[in-house]
Amino acid sequence: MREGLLPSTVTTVLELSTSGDKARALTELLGEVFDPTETAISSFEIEDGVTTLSLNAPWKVEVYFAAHPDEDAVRDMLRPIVGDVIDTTPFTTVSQQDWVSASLDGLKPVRAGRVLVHGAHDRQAVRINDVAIEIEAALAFGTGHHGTTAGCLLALDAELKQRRPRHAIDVGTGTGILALALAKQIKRKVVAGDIDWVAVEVAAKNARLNHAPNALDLYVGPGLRHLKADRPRHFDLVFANILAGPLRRLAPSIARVLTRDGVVILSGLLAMDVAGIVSTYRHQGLYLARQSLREGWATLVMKKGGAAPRPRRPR
Ligand SMILES: C[S@@+](CC[C@H](N)C(=O)[O-])C[C@H]1O[C@@H](n2cnc3c(N)ncnc32)[C@H](O)[C@@H]1O
Repeated sequence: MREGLLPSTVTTVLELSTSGDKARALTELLGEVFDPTETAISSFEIEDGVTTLSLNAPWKVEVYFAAHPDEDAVRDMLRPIVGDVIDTTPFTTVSQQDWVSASLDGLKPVRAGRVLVHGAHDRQAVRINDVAIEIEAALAFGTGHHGTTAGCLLALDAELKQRRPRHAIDVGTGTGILALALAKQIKRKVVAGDIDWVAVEVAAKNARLNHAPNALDLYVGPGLRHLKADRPRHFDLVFANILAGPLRRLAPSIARVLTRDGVVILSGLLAMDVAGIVSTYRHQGLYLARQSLREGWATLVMKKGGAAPRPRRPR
């Protein structure tokens, strides 16, 4: 499985092969410093092969730079985690075009509950009752193939069997895939934002492609910088498929915007991050309702409103 935070203006790449625990530590660090507006790091990607959950399996971490970075500064930042190997790891360059074609090649339709995500070349795969989402991934993340996106779509499917949210927000929307899947099913506008303006443009394009040009209320900015007079202030459903670091930082603001019985679908975290994230959100008054694991990536469904309801005892 390979997909990541696909680069928007890639020129330079640093590729590291490392162990699972170091990859996790790198994810944390890169998540902390990742901000295309403030650092040269435009995106990063973690490839865990056929994901074994073994911490010793070789994992690949690729870091992309919007402009050629200060190599020494980057090495100094990563050396405490990966060690001296960083000094012999070369910075290489790739062309943006290569990445676009590589990312679109051979993508098969993905089914997740009622949703079928497909590319333009697979329109014939759509069945009559499918909630079909056509995605042009281009330079944003979210084709449905990654374990995090698929996990969120399946969690949404289960959630929609229980109730229909009225107001929803998708933080880190990428291609807009989750927001579109939801908007199509509840037939209401979904607020959706991304720190990366390229992703927001891709999401807008995908909304038009899906004959739903007004389905997404898009914003560019980190986290929940969505506030606008005509937008809802509270949401009964929040998606946040980002990474463990930002998810932790966003916990207070996500809890604040959730309605009394609101639900948040969190992903972008590795299995070993689950306990920490659950505890962070529990401190904000949310309980863990469900969780799933796909290809090493966890998806959590957390709800506001006190403790999880106890299972009924048989009489
Ligand atoms: C893993 S992708 C998820 C895309 C899509 N929602 C999906 O489920 O496939 C994470 C997205 O979050 C964006 N992002 C990263 N940090 C963010 C932050 N602090 N606030 C908003 N968006 C962020 C990235 O640019 C990227 O598009």
